[in-house]
Amino acid sequence: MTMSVADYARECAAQGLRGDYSVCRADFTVEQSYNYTADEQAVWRTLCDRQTKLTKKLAHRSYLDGVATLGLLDKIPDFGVVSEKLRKLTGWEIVAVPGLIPAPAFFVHLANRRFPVTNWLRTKQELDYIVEPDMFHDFFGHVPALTQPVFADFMQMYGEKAEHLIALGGDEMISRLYWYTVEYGLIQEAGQPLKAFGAGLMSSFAELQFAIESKDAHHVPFDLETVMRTSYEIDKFQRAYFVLPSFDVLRDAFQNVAEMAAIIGRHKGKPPLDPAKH
Ligand SMILES: C[C@H](O)[C@H](O)[C@H]1CNc2nc(N)[nH]c(=O)c2N1
Ligand SMILES: N[C@@H](Cc1ccccc1)C(=O)O
Ligand SMILES: [Fe+2]
Repeated sequence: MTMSVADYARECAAQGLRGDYSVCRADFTVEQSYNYTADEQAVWRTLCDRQTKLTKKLAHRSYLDGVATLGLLDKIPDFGVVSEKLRKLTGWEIVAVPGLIPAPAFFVHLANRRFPVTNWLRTKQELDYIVEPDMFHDFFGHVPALTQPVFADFMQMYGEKAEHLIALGGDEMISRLYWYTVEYGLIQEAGQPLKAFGAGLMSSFAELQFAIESKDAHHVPFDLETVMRTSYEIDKFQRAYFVLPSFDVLRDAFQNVAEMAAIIGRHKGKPPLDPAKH
């Protein structure tokens, strides 16, 4: 691991991130500490109700199948209970973290079938969009698809390959690929309408509608090398959304790590491409 918890805590505080990193273990996990207020439970219910109406219409099947398997979302999840269910379905579990954690530590969790979920929730002033991942994003956005065996295996493989590619200097490029697919990817299968795939869209009332329905959303066909070279910002709507022709195209990219390693070799350290200019 490249960074100590103490150094990372200082960096996050300087950036105004909300998590309390003082209580982190070396792998950046904490206790969930299930003691949410009635107000927080009400925010959770509102978020789920509003967002479920949208995802039914705009989310890709892989996500909706996951929601059906995971079951009711009527109160803030107890991570222990959910982990027990996930372990039976796909061998995954969820672990609590204080918020964003460094990419290398994040990918080590994925490689071990542990998904990091933030232990605090956005406020009712942030129902539509929040600039850093909170529990609603991490849980509502990511966890449903982890009940689906194909996606569950893909996420573990992502973690494993990422460790290797980071060692080659690909930290930024492998994070961009994650960003523009797992977080903000769209899918349009042959003859089908455009659907949202990424978890950052599933958890945002405002950006999910923007990405799929707005004329101002910029849709770009998925291309591995272009994606790995394109910069992103976490605190605004994306300037470009990459459209996968199928989930298999993303999975297949990982079957050929030599190709990814070559892309890293060609572009590491170079200035990134601007998403607005694709
Ligand atoms: C892969 C990429 O760096 C990505 O932003 C990672 C980093 N750290 C994270 N940390 C948390 N808690 N949740 C996330 O989704 C991520 N994503
Ligand atoms: N913008 C997302 C949260 C998020 C922030 C940063 C990274 C990923 C997701 C939301 O509103 O739900
Ligand atoms: Fe995420």
